[in-house]
Amino acid sequence: MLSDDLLTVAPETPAWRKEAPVAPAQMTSNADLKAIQNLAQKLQLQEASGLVVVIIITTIVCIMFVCITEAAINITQTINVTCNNSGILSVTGMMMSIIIIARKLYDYVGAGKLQGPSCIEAAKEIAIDDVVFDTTSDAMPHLSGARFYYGPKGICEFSEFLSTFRQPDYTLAYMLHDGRGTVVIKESLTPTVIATGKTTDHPLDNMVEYKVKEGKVSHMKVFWGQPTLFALLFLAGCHGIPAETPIDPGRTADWPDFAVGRRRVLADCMAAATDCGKAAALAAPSSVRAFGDVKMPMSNVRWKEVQCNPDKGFLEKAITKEATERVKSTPSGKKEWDERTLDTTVKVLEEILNERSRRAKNDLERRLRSGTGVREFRSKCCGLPDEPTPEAEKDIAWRLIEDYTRPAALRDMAGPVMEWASEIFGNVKRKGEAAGQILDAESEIEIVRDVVKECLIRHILKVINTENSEAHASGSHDAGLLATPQGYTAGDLDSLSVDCVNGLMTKGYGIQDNFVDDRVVEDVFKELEMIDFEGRLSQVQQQKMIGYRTDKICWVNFEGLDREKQPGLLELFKKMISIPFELNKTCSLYLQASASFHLGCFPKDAYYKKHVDGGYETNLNNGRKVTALFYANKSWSDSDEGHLRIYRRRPNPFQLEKGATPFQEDEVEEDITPEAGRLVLFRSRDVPHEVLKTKRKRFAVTLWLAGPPGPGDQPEGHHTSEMLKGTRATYGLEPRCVEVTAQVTNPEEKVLKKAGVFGKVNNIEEQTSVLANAMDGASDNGQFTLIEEIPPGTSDVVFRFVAALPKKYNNGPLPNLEFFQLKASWYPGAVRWQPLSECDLNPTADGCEEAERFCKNCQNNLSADGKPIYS
Ligand SMILES: O=C(O)CCC(=O)C(=O)O
Ligand SMILES: [Fe+2]
Repeated sequence: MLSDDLLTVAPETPAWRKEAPVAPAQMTSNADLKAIQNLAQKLQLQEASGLVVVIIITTIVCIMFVCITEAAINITQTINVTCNNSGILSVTGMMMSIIIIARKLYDYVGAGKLQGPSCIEAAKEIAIDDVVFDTTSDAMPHLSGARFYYGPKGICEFSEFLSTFRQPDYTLAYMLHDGRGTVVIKESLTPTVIATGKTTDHPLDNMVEYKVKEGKVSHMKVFWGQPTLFALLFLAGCHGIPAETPIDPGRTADWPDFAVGRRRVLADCMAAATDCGKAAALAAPSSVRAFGDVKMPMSNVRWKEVQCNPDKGFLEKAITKEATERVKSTPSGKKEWDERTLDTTVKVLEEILNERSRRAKNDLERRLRSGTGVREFRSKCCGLPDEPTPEAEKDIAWRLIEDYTRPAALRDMAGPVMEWASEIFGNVKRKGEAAGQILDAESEIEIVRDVVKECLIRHILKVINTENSEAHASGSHDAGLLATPQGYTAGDLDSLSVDCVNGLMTKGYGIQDNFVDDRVVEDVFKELEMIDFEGRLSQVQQQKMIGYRTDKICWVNFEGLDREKQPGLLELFKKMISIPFELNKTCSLYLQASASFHLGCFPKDAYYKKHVDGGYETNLNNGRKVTALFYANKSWSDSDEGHLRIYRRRPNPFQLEKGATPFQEDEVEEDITPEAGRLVLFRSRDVPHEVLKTKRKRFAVTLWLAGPPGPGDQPEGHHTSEMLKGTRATYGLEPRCVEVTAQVTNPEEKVLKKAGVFGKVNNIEEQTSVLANAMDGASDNGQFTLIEEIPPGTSDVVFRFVAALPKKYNNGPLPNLEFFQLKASWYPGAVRWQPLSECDLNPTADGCEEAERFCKNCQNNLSADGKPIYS
């Protein structure tokens, strides 16, 4: 049985749903029950609680280990969720509520609750106060009911509009969600307009998209099936449309606005899904990131080295080589996890995350935050001790963690995590045995738990980071961790002066005085003094820094501040937090949001020798792109010294590549006094700087802004797609061009152009990724190249990418490459890499393919003799 939570059906169950789907769900190594029992018996376990699950988990890991070593299964392949009941069920828990919320609206309409004087109250129960219902359609401009409806009152008005036509055969064909708070509904009805008595002789299908927020409906958009026909039922007789206008039953322009990208496929596919594999893929939150995406796993991957083509932008110095061809086939022979094992595994994973006051979960949070630069883990440094996250501060990282540690998500992860754990555990055991150590049962369990914990944390981080980078790659605005200016309301986006921003973009640094009010400067100064007085600042202990810097520092994040005692820092932080948003807005610098501040205190005679805050080479690249420094040193004069000495901006790899002269010796550009209220921005990687010995104690508040490479990073003429061609990503490495042929299935009816390629490619010898050229620059799991065209159906596609190898390969043969989780992902327009054409954005616009099909004269749908025109 499929779950009704996921698919809510109308009275008449569609035929496809009647068929019980068959196919395995989570696939993994062959778990042999007897071996589990034997091992369970062998293991002596302590506490009662969690005992059974620990035995089972240990057993699963051990057995998977045996299986992996014996059967040499390629464990690096992801588990394929084909689909069966459990494949679908596994996501229902997580998303059930969204469906239920949208469903409630229908229940209310059905029960007549949205009529009469109590309508508004009822509407408030199901929708947020700012709800918008959009029933507009370009195809029916004259129909007054097709408009925007605002707020609960609007819902009642919409309900009134609904009562102007009868729809006795109304059928809710299905509901499905995208795993991100959007629900799509397909409905079917044969409307009869009461006023005109007109009806259609066949049912009309509409698609309705709902967005859910705060447990209520926040937005609704109707995509009308045959809108012109629908409008005619009302309008025959008005607007110059003859009363006897024949209703053309043959017209089939279904949901014209809905026909963009994935939405339509999603809907069609669901309705027609006779193979439930499709349904599971659609339902799984991890595989459906957003409407608009078409994800196509690749198989039968073959590759060969090809000559890099300088004309295409590939590096000229790349090596010409005879092609070598190898074929990799997908592994097979994995068996299904049974439901109970999966349940148990999920319980264990939950237990591991929560044991000892959520240590693993806290660890995960810390690593997520420090890895992304969003915020340091709730710092104890200069503020309050750790405490539960208050409601108001449940930020994106917090939400991600909650989402990815829910049972339903853990269920999706159970397979890969356990497989990975089993491999690691196998290695540990093998090493131990080679060294003559035999593990007793207790230690074995301890180790397994630790390994599973580590694998789980890493897996979650990987999933989150991949999703985040994919979001970057697709130009999506919900990238979350990027400081996306759209919709940013937490601060002003015009705090930076033109001079300061210009300086940053040209000379590599900019200065702005009076960044905050004098009152704030005064407070910040006092608060920093207090932090120092309380002994919260400490010298940097790193060995390599001895004699290099003598300042004292501490880190504090926004939440770490004491709101009562540190109002100045609070205000300053708020303003500085907006800087990446503003720079992204004005200069597209692709900076991430950060609220992790560095407080630096230079006591008398302290200094910090010349350095850069980041770099381009792998070992220097800490992701930092811009340094934002604020000084609060009252009445500073030149004679106090302690200047920030800025050296001339060094040419970066792109400028060098364009022929810039490499820097010989750094020249001093400017000595900046650390005056109260002064903000200095500079390019962390390009601008060497130092703090000259100070004669007076001086404070600085620093925010480092990290981020993936972006267009604003680079001098004129470069844009992100340049990375595809290996110029930037292979800096310091040897670029080699690889041509790949793989099989993909494009489920759409049209050719998909410029699909992104995602996945991981390893050099087997080095065990390292060769994809330094991940487009997001942040991971080796990002989009790394484009496929020009994927025709509908199953076909071989060919694409090229630049592998970045250590220089030691020096023209030698290409090492063996291993491809993991390769998939093509088409998203509308592949926005960042290829501009959207007008027709991509609006397929029904004049001159576009859809418009041709839709109607010949969109202006008024009438021919010269007043008859409606249909294509
Ligand atoms: O305090 C300053 O002016 C700059 C300090 C600095 O360069 C650093 O912390 O990296
Ligand atoms: Fe610095």
